[in-house]
Amino acid sequence: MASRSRLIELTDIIATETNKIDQFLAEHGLPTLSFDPNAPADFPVHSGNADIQQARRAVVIATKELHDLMVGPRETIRWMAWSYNDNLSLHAVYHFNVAKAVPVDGEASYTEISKATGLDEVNLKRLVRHAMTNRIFKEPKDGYVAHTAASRLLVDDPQMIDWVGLCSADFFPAAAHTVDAMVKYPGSQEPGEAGFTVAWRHEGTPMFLEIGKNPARAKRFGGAMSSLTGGEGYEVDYLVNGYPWEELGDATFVDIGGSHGFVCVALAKRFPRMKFVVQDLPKTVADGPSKIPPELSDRIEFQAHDFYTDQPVKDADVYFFRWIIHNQSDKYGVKILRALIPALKPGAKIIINDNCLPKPNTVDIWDEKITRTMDITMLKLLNARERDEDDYAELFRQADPRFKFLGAGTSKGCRMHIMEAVWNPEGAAT
Ligand SMILES: C[S@@+](CC[C@H](N)C(=O)[O-])C[C@H]1O[C@@H](n2cnc3c(N)ncnc32)[C@H](O)[C@@H]1O
Repeated sequence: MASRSRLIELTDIIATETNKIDQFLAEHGLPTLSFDPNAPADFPVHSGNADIQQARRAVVIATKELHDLMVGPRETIRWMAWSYNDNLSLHAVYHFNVAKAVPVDGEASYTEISKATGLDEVNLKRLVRHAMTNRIFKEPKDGYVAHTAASRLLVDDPQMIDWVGLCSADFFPAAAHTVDAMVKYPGSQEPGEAGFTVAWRHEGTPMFLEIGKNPARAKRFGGAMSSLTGGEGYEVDYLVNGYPWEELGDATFVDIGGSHGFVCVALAKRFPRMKFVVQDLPKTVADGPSKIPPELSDRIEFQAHDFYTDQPVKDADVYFFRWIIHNQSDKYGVKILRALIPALKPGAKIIINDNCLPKPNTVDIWDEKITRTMDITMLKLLNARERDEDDYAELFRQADPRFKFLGAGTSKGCRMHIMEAVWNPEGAAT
């Protein structure tokens, strides 16, 4: 008997797993999946439901493979090379605030939207009709625009609006200039020489400093980061539940670059014996205490500290970095780790909560694409990088052989990893 072709294997996976999901939604009275503006904007089954999430993942991956096979390599690469045009239409929708000119439960004509947005009708129509090919808006009758679930987010979700704005306006030019930057500054580890700085013509000044000069741009950056880090798989619960914090007892935990202390708040609620110091730049820590619930304020303290300089909190049990090390090239990652050394007692833990790149072909293409996209984003913005487990081991080794790297781990459903090292001065000497 002839073996089944890959195409049939894929359609079988899609049929079986889609059925499972459809049945689950029906049995639990959950809405079916739809692009309707009133449909849920997120997959309606909790990320902790491993069975259904696995089925969803299988369908996403199999449909993508089937799609790519059906389109074929030549047509795939032809149109992939033009995919930045998705960004162009999205940028226009964002910039001219088109979503807010369309009623959520009705429709608006191109003439009405043009008047409301100031974008001329001809270009409005071309750009919005392009966005529609990505299911952003629909045209229920000729000349009239209505919302889809995706375009509705550009009305209802301020952080998603910031995310779209940041990516399409600020980051898109950075991507377009990253090869120029690499040609001009080969192998650079300096954030002031990244694609972002070449695109926006402020070479020598890193992205964060430049964005910080403009309050509206900085606010948009903050909102966009909240959108990303509030997304599926980035919830702080994974950190709270993903490490045996209770075993640390009366530990002192230093959250370096901890922003307004939301990680410490989540941990403090669960682990009443722990004490916390949140360190960040002076402007950020000034606002910190106002964000802490009063019942936790005696256990969470704020301190202005530049993480490239010697760590002032001596003999803490945990020095913690979340979303910090991936913003650094190796040169600056090593500098940050070395700055801890004067404060470290034997056995002190250094915990990094960040992405950890998979080894090729060890995770599915959905996850792989997200982390690899993060990695090249770090390149284009800061000449920084995401790292795999070996890269983290090497970073600690380069910083000082007395750091003993213990490895990287994660929990099901989580997109981040916990990397751990201990300070082991005697171990290195023997
Ligand atoms: C990407 S955010 C991460 C914030 C937080 N750890 C989290 O998980 O969301 C980077 C943080 O590092 C802070 N930061 C940047 N440069 C710093 C420096 N030299 N010293 C201390 N904090 C710094 C920023 O103000 C910001 O709060």
